[in-house]
Amino acid sequence: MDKLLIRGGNRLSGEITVSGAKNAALPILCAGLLTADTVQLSNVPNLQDVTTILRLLRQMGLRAEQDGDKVSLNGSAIDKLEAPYEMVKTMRASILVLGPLLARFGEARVSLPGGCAIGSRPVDQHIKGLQAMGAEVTIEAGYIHAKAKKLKGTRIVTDMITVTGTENLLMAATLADGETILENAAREPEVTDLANLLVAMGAKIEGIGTDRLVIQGVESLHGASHAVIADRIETATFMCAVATVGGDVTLRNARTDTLDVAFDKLREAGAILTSGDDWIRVQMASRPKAVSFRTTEYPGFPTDMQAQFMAMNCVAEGSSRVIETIFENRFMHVQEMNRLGAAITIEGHTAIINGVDKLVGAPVMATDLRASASLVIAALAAEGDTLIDRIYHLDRGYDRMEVKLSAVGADIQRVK
Ligand SMILES: CC(=O)N[C@H]1[C@@H](OP(=O)(O)OP(=O)(O)OC[C@H]2O[C@@H](n3ccc(=O)[nH]c3=O)[C@H](O)[C@@H]2O)O[C@H](CO)[C@@H](O)[C@@H]1O
Ligand SMILES: C=C(OP(=O)(O)O)C(=O)O
Repeated sequence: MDKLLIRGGNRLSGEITVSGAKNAALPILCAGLLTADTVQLSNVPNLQDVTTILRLLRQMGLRAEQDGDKVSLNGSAIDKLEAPYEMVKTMRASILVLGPLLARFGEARVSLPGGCAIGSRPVDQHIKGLQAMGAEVTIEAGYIHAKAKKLKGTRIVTDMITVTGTENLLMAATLADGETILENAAREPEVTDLANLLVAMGAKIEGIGTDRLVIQGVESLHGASHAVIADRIETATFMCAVATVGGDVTLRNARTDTLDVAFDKLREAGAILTSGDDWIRVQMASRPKAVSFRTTEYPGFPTDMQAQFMAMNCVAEGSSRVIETIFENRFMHVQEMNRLGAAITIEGHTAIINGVDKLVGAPVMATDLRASASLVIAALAAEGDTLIDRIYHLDRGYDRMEVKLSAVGADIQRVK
């Protein structure tokens, strides 16, 4: 199993190119199931979850050709309407095949994703929405089996804001009979990116970027070309790393308009940020100041950035409070950060972080994707060596993170 060995203390300087967003690429690749034509994608990130979803889609009969960041999909020969447990268990986003398969082929059998390290993460809203559109859904032997000759448009109000729930129902609605209204829809930029691709494929969607999506179903969708939006979480991870250890780094291929809250918090921490259309320069000359925040849906502070900002708070001047409101168990990194010398206590959904003068390297264990990224940041700031185990979590969602960090001066290497 690969590990990362990091010797902390180096400032970061130079340029990093941001990859396409994992959380946009995954639903967008699944959208290839909605048409018999060819969908040409670019800026697809090179990471494990993309490999997994392509394997899943290929075993359904979708033809997928990958050349660097370009992926060409053709769904004219899909013959297996099933997502098996072996694949779903390694990547929850596999649930995103449910809506497209059901809408285009009238049937889908998808393993029920289990809970994961960060929470129980049910998919009841996906199922409830599809049932409201007329699908007959049974759950048996750990599988969701959904059938509907033709889905029917309706008004759906989800109990909470769900990102992949919105994406699944949005994709299903594009081929339904009549009008679907999705109220309480997620407004995350990755949902917008998916919606923009669907429109390019011939879908009729109004309210893109708002919490009310109105979809007029069409008979069929056609091929299109689309560049996946830049990864705002990866961008913020690198911004946070610079703010934590100091330096001067320019991020290329970034999307500044999706990062308001990260900009605000990093400026509050003392970073100097300048930006253009597709670049962000982060300069940090001093020790960061502690920043408090509460995770919430877009455009609020993303849960997927919580752990990385907590790493910065560990070595910041002052104390901070971090409240996690999206997932019930997303503080798994806290114990590991404390092993590096951080001073964090947890009270329910709140972490209280007292900034310390220094962290000291130690062996630590990655428990989930963003926890891994936060341990990388903490290790970059720590004195001495940190060995991070179980980095398969990191590889799931970051495109060659250690290569990008080495290029700006970090002492980081992958060890077998
Ligand atoms: C592949 C992808 O895009 N993953 C992102 C997506 O996950 P994902 O789409 O799984 O997260 P959701 O937005 O659905 O989850 C939000 C909350 O709603 C709950 N819920 C959700 C659906 C449902 O049917 N029932 C239910 O109770 C969840 O347990 C959670 O507490 O959004 C999360 C929240 O921004 C991010 O952390 C993930 O990185
Ligand atoms: C939680 C995440 O992803 P997933 O929903 O794929 O588990 C994430 O990207 O931080």
